[in-house]
Amino acid sequence: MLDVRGISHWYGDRQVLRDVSFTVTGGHLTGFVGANGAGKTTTMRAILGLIRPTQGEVLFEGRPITDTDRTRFGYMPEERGLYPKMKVREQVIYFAQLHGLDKVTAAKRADELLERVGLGERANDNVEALSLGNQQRAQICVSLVHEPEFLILDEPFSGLDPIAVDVVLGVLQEQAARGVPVLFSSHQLDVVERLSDELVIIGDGEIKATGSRVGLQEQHSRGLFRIAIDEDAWLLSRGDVTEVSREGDDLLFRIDADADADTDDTDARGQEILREAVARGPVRRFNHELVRLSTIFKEIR
Ligand SMILES: Nc1ncnc2c1ncn2[C@@H]1O[C@H](COP(=O)(O)OP(=O)(O)OP(=O)(O)O)[C@@H](O)[C@H]1O
Repeated sequence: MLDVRGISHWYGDRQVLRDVSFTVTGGHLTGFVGANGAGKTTTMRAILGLIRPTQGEVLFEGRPITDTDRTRFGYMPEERGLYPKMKVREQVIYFAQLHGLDKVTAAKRADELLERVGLGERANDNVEALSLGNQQRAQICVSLVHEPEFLILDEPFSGLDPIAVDVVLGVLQEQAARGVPVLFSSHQLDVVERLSDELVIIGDGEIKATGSRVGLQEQHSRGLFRIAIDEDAWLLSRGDVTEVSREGDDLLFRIDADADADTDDTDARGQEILREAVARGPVRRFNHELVRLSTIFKEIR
């Protein structure tokens, strides 16, 4: 487990991280989400020891992280770091050896990984001959070749086509399943919504929310319903209903929670609305709606 505790950081007199704390555990993928300039890369660099935060610390397996721990990390930087004129396979082997693997083991792992990400046939091409998406697959191999105990990836899915996203996702899920904590950053909220089990949301250098993605979505979905009916003026004229959005024939609406009530009765009021809708005409769709991550992100950032 990796534990980021109370990290604050200043560049000159500008504070870019404020008391950032979160944990990354094995078994699932943790998405690290924030707008441009929110502080994702700076936080990742602090975890990796590439900058020394002004305050706070990072613990790995419960004790302050050391440079030796970090040699067992896998890192995929945002500015990709491959040598354009080197062959893909040689490059993966080279990085494996930098991490202390002998040549035979390095070659075996490189071949397995390149095959796994679909680059087996390109193994002897120079990196510069690969498309950007394929270079990214090669970079994933580099970050995994020494079987890291913690994986940290800056925007691993950006620029990938849907097939490549699935390949990279599969590889990361395998790592998570063998107990490796995996932290990846992204601004593609649709991707994060599909791929991450846990979320860390950062805005303006501060942690805005952490926890399970579904838990966070459920927490923000209270009173949110979708309905498709012919005429909905009656519904929107109710004092406790607000229109959220329209998608084609569907109306998304929120039943405002009663601040004075002890228990949440929005589900019961949803049923009441459904009964009235049925009495008024055909109901083509009605369901409780799970809020999109993009909506939560706008609400809390
Ligand atoms: N070396 C630096 N010197 C001064 N300011 C910096 C430096 N690196 C980053 N910053 C500033 O720190 C803030 C956080 O930047 P950071 O790169 O961590 O954000 P980010 O969330 O990774 O953004 P992006 O999604 O655009 O990569 C930004 O305002 C950025 O301009």
